[in-house]
Amino acid sequence: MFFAWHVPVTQLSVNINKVAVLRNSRGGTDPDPLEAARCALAAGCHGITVHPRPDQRHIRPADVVAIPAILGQAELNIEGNPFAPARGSYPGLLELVRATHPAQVTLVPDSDAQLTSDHGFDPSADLSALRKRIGEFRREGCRVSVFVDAGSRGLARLADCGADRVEIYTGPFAAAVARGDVDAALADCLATAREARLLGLGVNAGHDLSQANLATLLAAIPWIDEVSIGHALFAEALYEGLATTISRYLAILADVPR
Ligand SMILES: CC(=O)[C@@H](O)[C@H](O)COP(=O)(O)O
Ligand SMILES: NCC(=O)COP(=O)(O)O
Repeated sequence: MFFAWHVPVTQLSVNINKVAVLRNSRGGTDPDPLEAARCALAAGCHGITVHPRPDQRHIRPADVVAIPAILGQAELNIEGNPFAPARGSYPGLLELVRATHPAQVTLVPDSDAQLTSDHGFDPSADLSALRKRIGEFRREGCRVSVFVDAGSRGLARLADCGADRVEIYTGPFAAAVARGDVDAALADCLATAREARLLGLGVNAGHDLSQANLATLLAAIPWIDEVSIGHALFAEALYEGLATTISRYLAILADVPR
């Protein structure tokens, strides 16, 4: 049974990694990811997402620790691999969480070799190590979301490990929309979202979401709690400005029939 009053408007968390990538490409201080976050928050987004990695080619620990001071009522979501060791000035995900107290941590099994995140945790695998990490983040007061592939089943095992939400990896869905044959990819997202809802897990979604595909996803899965969007959002903002781009995303979220 699905009650409308259980469904707040899907939250938009703006991933500012791409701003850091542009800054890092010249080694200076511009563009400033913190300024982009300020602008996104002023435009009404509900949260800021960052995905620091040990190789620090994206957002860096020094950027992340500055974010809580500008959040106001908005949430910080830190994504990362809970098993990636500290390296150089990267202190590891748990240390970053202890320094910043984000509302949410999203656990992603990516490695340095990946260009970007391209798969989720497998709920059918041995989850004993993940269970321990989830417990550590929950003890820090964070909501814990686990990144999973669309089509993943057996989510009860993640719930049993203490996960609060899953984040559905929407890269294949976005590619399917671009190809014009979305049915199978959307069915995969829907199957995972339905199972999560039945288990009482929250549902987040992210990767390659854009103004071109977000409404399609939300029309099929209106109970999505949060979408985190970065790459396409900043690409679109090059042409239409960041505040205008965010207002367009908020309009898409507000239009979802509930
Ligand atoms: C976890 C996830 O879905 C990724 O989309 C990620 O956060 C994007 O990060 P990059 O922009 O650094 O590739
Ligand atoms: N969790 C997904 C995210 O934060 C942003 O992904 P993308 O929009 O940069 O692909």
